[in-house]
Parts: sequence; C-alpha cells; structure tokens
Amino acid sequence: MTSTKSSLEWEQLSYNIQPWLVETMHSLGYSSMTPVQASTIPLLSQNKDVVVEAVTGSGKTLAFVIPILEKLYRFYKEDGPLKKGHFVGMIISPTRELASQIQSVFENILKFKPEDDIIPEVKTQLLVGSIGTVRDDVQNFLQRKPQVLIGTPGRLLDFLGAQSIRCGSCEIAILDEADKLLDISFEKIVTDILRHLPKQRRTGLFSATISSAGNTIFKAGMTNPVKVTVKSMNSQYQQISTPTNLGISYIPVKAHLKLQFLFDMLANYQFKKAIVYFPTCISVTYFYGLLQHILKENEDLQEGELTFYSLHGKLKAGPRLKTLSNFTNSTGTKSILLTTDVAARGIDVPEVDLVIQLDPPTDPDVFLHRCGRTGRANKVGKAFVMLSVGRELDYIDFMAVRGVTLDESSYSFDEDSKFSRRFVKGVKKWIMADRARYDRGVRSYVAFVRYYSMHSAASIFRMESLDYIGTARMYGLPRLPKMPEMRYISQADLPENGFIEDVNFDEYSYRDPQLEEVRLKELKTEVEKKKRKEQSEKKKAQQHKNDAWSSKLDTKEVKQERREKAKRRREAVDKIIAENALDSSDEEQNAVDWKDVVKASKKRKNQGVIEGSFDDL
Ligand SMILES: Nc1ncnc2c1ncn2[C@@H]1O[C@H](COP(=O)(O)OP(=O)(O)OP(=O)(O)O)[C@@H](O)[C@H]1O
Repeated sequence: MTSTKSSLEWEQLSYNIQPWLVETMHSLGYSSMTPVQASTIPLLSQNKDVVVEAVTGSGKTLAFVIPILEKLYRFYKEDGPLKKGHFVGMIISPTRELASQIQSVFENILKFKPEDDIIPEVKTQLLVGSIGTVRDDVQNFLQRKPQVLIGTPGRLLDFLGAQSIRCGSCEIAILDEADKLLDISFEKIVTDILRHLPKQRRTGLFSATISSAGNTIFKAGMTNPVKVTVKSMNSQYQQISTPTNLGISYIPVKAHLKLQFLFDMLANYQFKKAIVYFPTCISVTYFYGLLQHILKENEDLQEGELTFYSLHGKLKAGPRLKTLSNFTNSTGTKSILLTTDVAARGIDVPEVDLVIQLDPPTDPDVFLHRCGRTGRANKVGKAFVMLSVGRELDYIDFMAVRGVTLDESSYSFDEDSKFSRRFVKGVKKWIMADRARYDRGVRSYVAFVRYYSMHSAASIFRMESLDYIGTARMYGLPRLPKMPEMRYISQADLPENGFIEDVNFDEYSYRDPQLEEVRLKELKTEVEKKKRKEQSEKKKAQQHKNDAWSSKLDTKEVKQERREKAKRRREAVDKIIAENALDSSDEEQNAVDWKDVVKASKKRKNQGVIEGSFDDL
C-alpha cells in the first residue's frame, strides 16, 4: 500500500493506542502523525507483519516504538507480568549510534508514563558491542528485567546464546535499516537471531531504501507482510525518493581542489550543523588532523567559528557515542561532524542543515541515507555532493533514474583567492612538519583508491578515469605511492619517480624522536647498501671487461685449433682415397661419394642434427 494520508490527528488512529501515549505525542510537540505513522501503527499494533519504505526523516522510529509499547500492554493484559529471563520486544540496528538513539526515543516517551498503570515500569536495555561484556549484559538484564531489547546484531546474538535468556515471550521484532541488516555483511547473524525468536511473533522491516522482494521477506521469516511505501512529491507532483524540503546539489570540481572547496564552504556557507562524509575511517582521522591545524593557523577565521568532530567505526563504542552526543548538543559555533557511512543511516540530529559528500558512496542507496541526515521532519536542508569533472558527472542521470534530482550548485569558489592560497600553503606546511602525516596520507590515499574500485556503478567510477595525481594533491602528498593502479596513469603524465613536489625525502623527518631514530638508521643502512652495490657493480663491470678480452683471445685460439684439425682430417681422407684408388678404378665413384658423405655429415653436425648411421642419409 502506498500512503496518501496527509496529516492525521493521533486521536483519529484506526487503532486505539494508550491514551497516555496520545497525550505524550502532543507534549513532545508531535501534534499530528506523519503519513508513515498513520499507516503503520494500526497494522503493526494488531497482527500484521510490515515492510515499510518511507523517505528519510519521515518518523519511522515512532512508527515501530508505539506498536512495541502496545504489544507490551496487550501482553500484560493477557498474560500478566513477564517471567524472569523473558522480554517482549526486540529492535535490531546496524550501528551502536542508531541503537542508542532508539533507546533515547523510548526514554523520552516513557518519562510521561503514568505510575498507576497496569505495567509498573517499562524498561529498555541497550546491547551493543564493546560496551561491557556479554556476561555483564546478561546479569544486568536479569536484575533490571527490561521488556525491550535494542542492540546491534553481534552482541544481540551473543546475548541470546546465554542460557538464562528466554525468547518465548517475544511478540515483536523490528529490523531498523532492514536492507542493511539483510545484506551480505549482517545477514547470517540477523537470521540466526530471528531463529531464536518464536515463529508467531510479528516482524517489521523499516528503511528509506528497501525492496519488498520475496528474498528479503523470506530471510526475515515473515508471512504475508503488508508493504507500506511513503514517497514525497516534488513541485511537479511527481513522486520522489527524497523529502520535499531537502535540496540536493552536485558540485563539479577538479579532484585536487575538493578539500579547498570544502574548507571554503565551511567557512563561508551559512549553516548551524554540518555532516561531511569521507570514504574511509583513516581518511576521517587524517583530514580531521589536517583541518584542525588549518583552523588553528587560519587568520581569516575567528577563534571558535568552526568546531570539528570526528566519528568513525574504528573508534571504541564509548568515545563514538560521546562524540555524537557532543555534536548533537553543541551550540554557538558552526559544528562539523567528519564521518564515514557509520553515520549515514538513521542518525537524527534535527539541527543538521548541511550535508557534504566529498565523493558519492559506493552504494547508491547510501547516497539517500547520507543526504537524509538533513531536511528531516519537514525542516529545510541542503546536501551537496562533489563530482570530479568528467565521467563522474554521469552520476546525475544515474540518480535521476532512482527518483533523485541533483541540481548544479550555484556556490562559487575562487581557487586563486588569498583564502584559498593560504589553505594550500597550510596543507603543505602541515604535511612537511611530520613525515608520519605523509605516511598516514599515503594510507588514506591507497584506501581511497581501493574504495573507488568498489563502486557498484563501475561504469561511471572507472579506475581508468580516476584522477590519481589530482587526488594525491588533494591529500597533500608530495609523492605518489607505488601501487598497482598507477598503471592507469599514462607514461607521459606519470611524474618521475612519483614526485609531485620537489621534496628531499632523505631529509623528510618524523617528529617522534623514536621514529626518527629508526628512519635515520634505516637511511644509513640504505646509503651503505647503495654504496656497496655501486662498488660491486663497478667491480663487476671491470671484471666483465677483462673477461671479454680473454674470451676474445680464447676464441681466436680455438678457431685456429679447429682449422688445423679440419686440415689434418682432410689430408687423412685424401690419403685413404688415394690408396684405395690404387686398388680399384670402380671405386673412384665411391671415393667421391664418401667424400660427400663426410661433408654431409659435417653439415648435419653443424646444424645440430643428431647423427645416425650413414644408411640414414
Ligand atoms: N509526528 C511527528 N511530528 C513531528 N515530528 C516528528 C513526528 N514523528 C517524528 N518526528 C521527528 O522527525 C524526525 C525524524 O524521525 P525519525 O528519526 O524517526 O525518521 P526516520 O524516518 O526513521 O528517518 P531515517 O530513514 O533517516 O532513519 C525526528 O526528529 C522526530 O522527532
């Protein structure tokens, strides 16, 4: 079913939810339901499985949180309090951040729950990796008795494996960002989790990008689910896959200017909170360091005008959640979260009004999720994606087919401005101040090239067309790293020994004294090795000269000897013939033949023919 419901009062829901929930929605400022809530809550609260595809920021979270609470009430009414070790609802999320955010949605609602209620207390438990141990989680669960579990796949599966955990009362399971949870990276764990749960439970799949393909439904163990689709309309009343208030633009830019462009935009564009997407974890760390330095040194910006935050999947769960909460709660300055696709899906920071992608993601669905971090819940948002001039511009048509319109950005940028030139100088100074930065830059660059090769739209993002040198310049690298992909650079363009800048690598030092000591030692060994090699080559060359002379002499002597041998043989044959001729005149012909035979035999020898008997000739 495709929803056409516009705003609908909570009181008008076709299924009567708890009255305190209706009041709570008003208290939280949600005066009416969003279309996805109006369509999904009655279905899931009763006895339907659902597959919900609704644009980013359309309120899908409440569309499953309310039915879970409803199921809980029904359970208490019909079966009384939960037995020890049991729970009623489970939500699976692909990231810790999203799991934690869903828990906060529950907490915000539960603050309004009346005390004199059929359920004395409703509790949730967060189950995510690298926060405590599974044993701690189990102990905590048995003590606190939460009715709803929210977690990431790995930890949830481990948790369910504990003997004291009972799944028999589980009435409802939700897969948030279901397409991600059922893709190859999580599928096995998620289907194992679902196997622990009772078959007669309800299941809901939610995402902004999900297909109702039989395979997905089969994997999730659903029977006859209802598909709910909520799209939005553009000004020409056409259905689109992005929220109406979200404007998406592309920036055609040369590869080496991307970072300059980004910094210029962050400094000059009006926004409150921005999310900037980088391709890999290491590139977030690398560019975070670089941009922090540029910011410190920059005279054009006021102190504290911009604040950067760095978030990626290689950080531990604790700092990750803390960074996101700091970014969410930041006020005053322009706040910028530098991140990877770990923060592409589900993250709801209502004040984010700008999203910038340095490159499109390898998966086109993720493009929608990244852009959708802004323009949520009818707020206005702007998303930009940088495309390298050339073949990458085909991405515009590629996304149009998917119902996503990209307009050309009107933001202008002057690469020769003082601001921009200072930026370039700043990058150079930063990278040259410590060779460890170059090493990290090289690793980031190599990781980017590998990332580029993983684009599912491989005909647009071709390895042959990537601007390797421009990209290395954007990474601030004075020298191209040696890697197999360098074969795509034409010989005419390939800089000699990979040098993009004139840098003496023998003097390029590490700031860390220990690293520098090792480098100097290695350099010394290298120099000595080189010297030894040169010496040995010199020696070899001399020897070769001598050898060549003596072998010349050798060949002269050998030839002479051979000539004399042949002469002696000829004389011997002539002698035999002369003696035989005296015996019989008939034999003269034979003598000539024999001479021929000897000649032919010699010829064959010289041609390398294996010699047989004379009869073989
Ligand atoms: N009925 C409502 N009225 C107004 N705002 C709402 C309503 N329901 C939810 N919201 C707000 O809308 C925002 C987006 O909601 P939510 O995070 O559930 O979106 P989503 O559809 O799950 O998005 P995504 O696909 O990106 O995960 C939240 O800030 C939430 O508070």
